[in-house]
Amino acid sequence: MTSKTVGIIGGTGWLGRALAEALLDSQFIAPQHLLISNRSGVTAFEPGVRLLADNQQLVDESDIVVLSIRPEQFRELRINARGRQVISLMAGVSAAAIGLATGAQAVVRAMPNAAVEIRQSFTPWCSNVSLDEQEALWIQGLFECVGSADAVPDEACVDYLSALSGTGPALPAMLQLALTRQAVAAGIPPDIAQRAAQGVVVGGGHMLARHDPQQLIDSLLAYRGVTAAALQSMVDDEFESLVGRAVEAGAQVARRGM
Ligand SMILES: NC(=O)C1=CN([C@@H]2O[C@H](COP(=O)(O)OP(=O)(O)OC[C@H]3O[C@@H](n4cnc5c(N)ncnc54)[C@H](OP(=O)(O)O)[C@@H]3O)[C@@H](O)[C@H]2O)C=CC1
Ligand SMILES: O=C(O)[C@@H]1CCC=N1
Repeated sequence: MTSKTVGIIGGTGWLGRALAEALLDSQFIAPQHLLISNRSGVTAFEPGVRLLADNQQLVDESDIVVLSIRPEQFRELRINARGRQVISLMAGVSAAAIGLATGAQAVVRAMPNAAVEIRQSFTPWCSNVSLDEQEALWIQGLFECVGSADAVPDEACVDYLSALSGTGPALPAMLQLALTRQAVAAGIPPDIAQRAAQGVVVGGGHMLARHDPQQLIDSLLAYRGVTAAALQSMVDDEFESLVGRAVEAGAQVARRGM
């Protein structure tokens, strides 16, 4: 269990709350070492976790400050975090911009996704200053409370991955909806179309947790039948380029900010 005090600005939001709850449940941190702030005063954490209305007080009482607010909310945030380590979960806000606005020299940028909710996020992260082994293990351990994590070489990786893994369930959700709508358009009853498409995305996801995707595809292509025809159509329509362009469009926003 860490002896550091962690303050999460925005710790009652989607990401912030899930992270806070996971840190407590996995006993990464004790309640008395966790501080949360928001503007509304609404909270529902276990006894011992303090909710503060004053972000500067949170910073002053924390060793590590996690920024889990939206980029547009960050523009209004006024804190002096000089001497503190800041961990930002914000998409599209560079470590340099965070340093400039907060005075913090050591900034980690991390990009979890909405699967923090079920503790199955993948979280790439990088630091703008070199960390010793203990510090790096600490950051890695923090994010492993909500899934898996990897240190990545630089912020460019974080920006690209914001649009890949950061989008979490968005891309599979889009696939599920497309499969559902196309099935309905082909005359399949809507509730059955919905169940069929969900089975593909959710059941397929579970299988992919255990199998290599190329091996799965090769096994199904070997039938030279239905799946082969469907996949060939995707190849002919440049599915991979479509995916590449989609991720690139997101990554561009992550690079330039919003
Ligand atoms: N959700 C996602 O899937 C992902 C989100 N991100 C990034 O994570 C960040 C947070 O996103 P998310 O959790 O979804 O957002 P939410 O809107 O769910 O949470 C934002 C939280 O910040 C609080 N807040 C806003 N302004 C302030 C302030 N000035 N001081 C203190 N607290 C404040 C809000 O509470 P109140 O209104 O009470 O102040 C709320 O609890 C974003 O920057 C986003 O880019 C990254 C990857 C995935
Ligand atoms: O879409 C966004 O801007 C945030 C960051 C990545 C996922 N959600």
